[in-house]
Amino acid sequence: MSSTNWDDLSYKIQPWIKDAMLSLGFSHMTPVQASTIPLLSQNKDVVVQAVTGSGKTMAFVIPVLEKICRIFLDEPFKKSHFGALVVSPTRELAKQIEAVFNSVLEYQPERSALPQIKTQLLVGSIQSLQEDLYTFISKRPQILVGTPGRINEFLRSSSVKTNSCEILILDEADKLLDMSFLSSIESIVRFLPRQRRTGLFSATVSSAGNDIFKTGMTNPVKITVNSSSLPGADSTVPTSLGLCYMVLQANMKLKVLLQLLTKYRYHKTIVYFPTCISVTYFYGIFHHLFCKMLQEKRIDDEIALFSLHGKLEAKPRMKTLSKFTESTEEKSVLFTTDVAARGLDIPDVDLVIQVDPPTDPDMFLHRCGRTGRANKVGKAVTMLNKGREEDYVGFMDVKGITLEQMSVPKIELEFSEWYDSSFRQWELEDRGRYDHAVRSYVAYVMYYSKHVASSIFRIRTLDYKGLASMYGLTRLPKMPENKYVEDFPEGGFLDSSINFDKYSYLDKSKEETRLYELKTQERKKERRAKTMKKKFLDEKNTSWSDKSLKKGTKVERRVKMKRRREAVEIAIAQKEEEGDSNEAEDREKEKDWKEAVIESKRRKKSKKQEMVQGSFDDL
Ligand SMILES: Nc1ncnc2c1ncn2[C@@H]1O[C@H](COP(=O)(O)OP(=O)(O)OP(=O)(O)O)[C@@H](O)[C@H]1O
Repeated sequence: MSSTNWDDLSYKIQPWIKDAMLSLGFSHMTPVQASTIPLLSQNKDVVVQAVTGSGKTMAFVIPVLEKICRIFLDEPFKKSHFGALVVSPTRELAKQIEAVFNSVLEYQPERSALPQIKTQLLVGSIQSLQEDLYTFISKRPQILVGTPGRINEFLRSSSVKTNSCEILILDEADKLLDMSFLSSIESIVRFLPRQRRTGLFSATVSSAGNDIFKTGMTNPVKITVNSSSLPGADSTVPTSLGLCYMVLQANMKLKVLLQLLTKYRYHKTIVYFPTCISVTYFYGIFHHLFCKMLQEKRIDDEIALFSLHGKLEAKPRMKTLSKFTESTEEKSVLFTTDVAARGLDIPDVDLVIQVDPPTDPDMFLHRCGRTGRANKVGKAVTMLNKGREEDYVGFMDVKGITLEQMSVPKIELEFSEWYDSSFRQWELEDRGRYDHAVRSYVAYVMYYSKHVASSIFRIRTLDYKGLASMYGLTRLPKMPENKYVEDFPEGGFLDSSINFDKYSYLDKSKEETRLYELKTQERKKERRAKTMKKKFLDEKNTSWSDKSLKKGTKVERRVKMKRRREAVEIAIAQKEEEGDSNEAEDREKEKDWKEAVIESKRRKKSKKQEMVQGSFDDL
């Protein structure tokens, strides 16, 4: 970051804000602050795109504070009114932004002519809407920071007056303007007065395209701050951030990850996994492996491991993040998803590892940008599956992001075998872990199918067998995508090292259910086998006699009919002999005879049906 003195600003900021910056150790402005603060403070709408970790937060915090101070100079805020609204896509980021405001507000002189400026956090699941409204009325904050859902509910309340709001900030604006949040943002914008300033901030704001105008901005100034233009430097990547990739087979990924986390020097690492369920699954196994390695003295120091994902409740999520941020262990590792990709400013993160690239290419920069912030050195490693995924390097290059190839660390045979047996042993301790692995595997396949760059990440060419082995599966789960598996093994079995009949759950009630179901299935199998055997024997013994019986009755019937016909013919002949026969009578008689035969057949048939019906009722 280049250095512009706070006094060199064309717009003069409040002296106490300048003092606060100096006290926070920010002797100079970052480029994005130098270009944004004067414009946004002087009634310009701005769209700011600057590399990750370049100080965008302070670039809007200062103008917001400036605005509130100026309103205060005119007249105090009326009850139920506020002056600024800052929206962020995640609770963690909203909390972080509020903390940045408060870090500056700590320096607001108590005895100044202006009342104390206050902030309020508005995010779901921390406290109820009623509690938020109560806090708002009693605390009377001028700056509201929160997530779209809760802000929307909050602004709808009649206890909140929006007509004094002079500035709206959308941090991570491209995310807020995508499909998942757009309708909430449009609704928030409708609550606010038209005469206000709007600022959009992100490292990838250009992805929002024309949607930026849905925020009601008029004639915004676009500010783009790239990294320094050193030869070979990527404009969209901070110069202090090294981006690299390694190409490997899917079943090697976790071994390599373990090697990186245990053998390499780093202080804090963030590891990105594709789905929430894979975070919890791999957290389980890595926690076990780290402990085992420490016990067996394979590593010298404890590694603090944390897991964070979107399916966790809000409070534990916030707690985990603070614990990781504040962790003073020699090595700390956070396993997470894209929920911790945008905006989070965790000091001392020096390594980011992506076990898989994100489905959205924009997210790549946000994930990597959790390290190499504010001119600190950082490294981001992305693992790519051997084959088609290697094209991702060229794809990112077109987007102006250059990735350096890194050789895959050598895995010693002894370490590889230790890993395999430790993983299998851990997995076999509880069948619940295998179920977890199956769900994670299936979720991964779903995730893979959502890649934006679908020509690179092709569901048809995924290494299903390697992936299954990475997740510790010995059998491919039944799913439609199995049609893409080359040489699909009999029954999906990759190997027979797990005896599923004896594979038990640690959870007692689950195990009881499993045993009960196993017994029921066995009984069913036995019963089915018995029935089949009986049927076979019955058919063997009775079918011949049945057939001959049926044949017998048929012959009998034929004989009877023949006899009847003969009797009728004899009767006709007798009549003819008697001389009182005529042609019409003959025909009539022939008709009678035919009807008699049909009637007799019908009677027999209905009798037979009655018999069949009767036989069912008897069962
Ligand atoms: N003027 C400054 N001088 C030195 N450091 C600064 C200055 N302003 C901000 N910083 C520090 O830079 C780091 C990154 O700032 P910030 O979180 O605002 O980055 P960002 O541009 O919003 O990144 P992202 O795109 O990832 O959200 C923070 O630790 C912050 O304290």
